[in-house]
Amino acid sequence: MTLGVLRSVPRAAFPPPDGRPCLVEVGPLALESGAVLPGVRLAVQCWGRPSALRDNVVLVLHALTGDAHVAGPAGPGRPTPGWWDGVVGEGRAVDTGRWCVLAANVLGGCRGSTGPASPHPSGGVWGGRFPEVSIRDQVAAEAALADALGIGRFAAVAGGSMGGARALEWAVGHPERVGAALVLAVGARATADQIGTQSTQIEAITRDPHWQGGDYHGSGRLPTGGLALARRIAHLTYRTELDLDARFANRPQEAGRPLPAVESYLRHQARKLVDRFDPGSYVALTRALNGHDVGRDRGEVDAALAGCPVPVVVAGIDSDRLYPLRLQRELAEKLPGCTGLEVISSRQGHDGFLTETAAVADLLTTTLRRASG
Ligand SMILES: CC(=O)SCCNC(=O)CCNC(=O)[C@H](O)C(C)(C)COP(=O)(O)OP(=O)(O)OC[C@H]1O[C@@H](n2cnc3c(N)ncnc32)[C@H](O)[C@@H]1OP(=O)(O)O
Ligand SMILES: N[C@@H](CCO)C(=O)O
Repeated sequence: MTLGVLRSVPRAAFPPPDGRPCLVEVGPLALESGAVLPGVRLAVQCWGRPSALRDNVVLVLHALTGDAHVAGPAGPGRPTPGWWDGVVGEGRAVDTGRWCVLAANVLGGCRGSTGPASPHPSGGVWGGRFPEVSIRDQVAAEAALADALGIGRFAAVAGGSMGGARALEWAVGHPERVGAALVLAVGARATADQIGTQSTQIEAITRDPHWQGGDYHGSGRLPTGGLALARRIAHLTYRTELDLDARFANRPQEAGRPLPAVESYLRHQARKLVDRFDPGSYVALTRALNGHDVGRDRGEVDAALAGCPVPVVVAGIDSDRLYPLRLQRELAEKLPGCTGLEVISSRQGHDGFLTETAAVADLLTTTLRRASG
């Protein structure tokens, strides 16, 4: 994958307000595992202008294979839509005339931030040497980003799926730095079902003969077959049985040919990911998701949630089979700052946090209302 040139931002400056990507150095990071990751950089995008006190900044957190490109570009020549385009921008739920939206590619990612495909300090790339990073480490990197940009407290943090896991970690681990949080389509910890399917995805990649212990970069042999298989397995968990059957049933992709339409669809989704994503990042981020547990070292989940004073909007999707509503119900019941579970009604399952634009807009409006007092 080729990244566009990213401009570095000097410390305490702020990324440009029009979504242009830039890199921010956040320094060395001590990880939960005890390892130290030197020279961490995060690829950042921003929309809208920070106030003088930098107290109007909304941190938007992407999911597993997302990136910092939350909103579409302002001008011509930059046509790539953002993954929350419909909810972030002038006059939208997160109105960039009032709020300053900040997003960073996650630690361990492959869209500009430090991850397995990034240069290693002693040459080559990290590859298989990249240390294990946790959801909490990712939030620690984002907290270091806030420090570097002079943001004492975010007006709000918001995200779905893996972004929701980070929003929850932000609220529980850094409550003094969060005005309000939207925690969408996630739970307090990884479930056995999630770990089961996600570890199968990891193995699809690590058993690819081209994996080479994670040191395939530059070898000309990439574990793309494994990544494609992982995405196909994952994508099935992102949609619903009803949605897939209504769209594809048992029809062939072309009359008279054996390829089922649903298989063609999954191949297409897999191909798109292979074209834009590093297999090592996919493994690192999926491992982080498998280890998600907001209660770790905090006296278990109940105690961790009970101690969180932040106003939190908790929401789930009624057809989500990967992060079923019972997980958000638990969060809503145990977080003192939550006023009740919000339910998005959708046929699309987990991907509803990306596709149900009107419902997500309402949730963000509620979150920002709570952030304002
Ligand atoms: C926060 C983040 O994660 S951001 C990262 C973006 N998200 C992802 O990549 C997640 C994976 N992608 C998805 O889950 C979905 O595509 C979403 C959520 C982005 C959009 O969902 P929907 O609008 O329902 O799109 P859908 O799942 O139907 O996919 C449409 C694509 O499938 C293709 N398609 C549909 N049917 C078939 C078929 N029978 N054979 C081949 N391709 C097919 C369409 O042509 C379209 O292709 P395109 O995306 O290249 O234009
Ligand atoms: N479609 C989302 C689902 C994972 O939360 C992604 O790929 O990031």
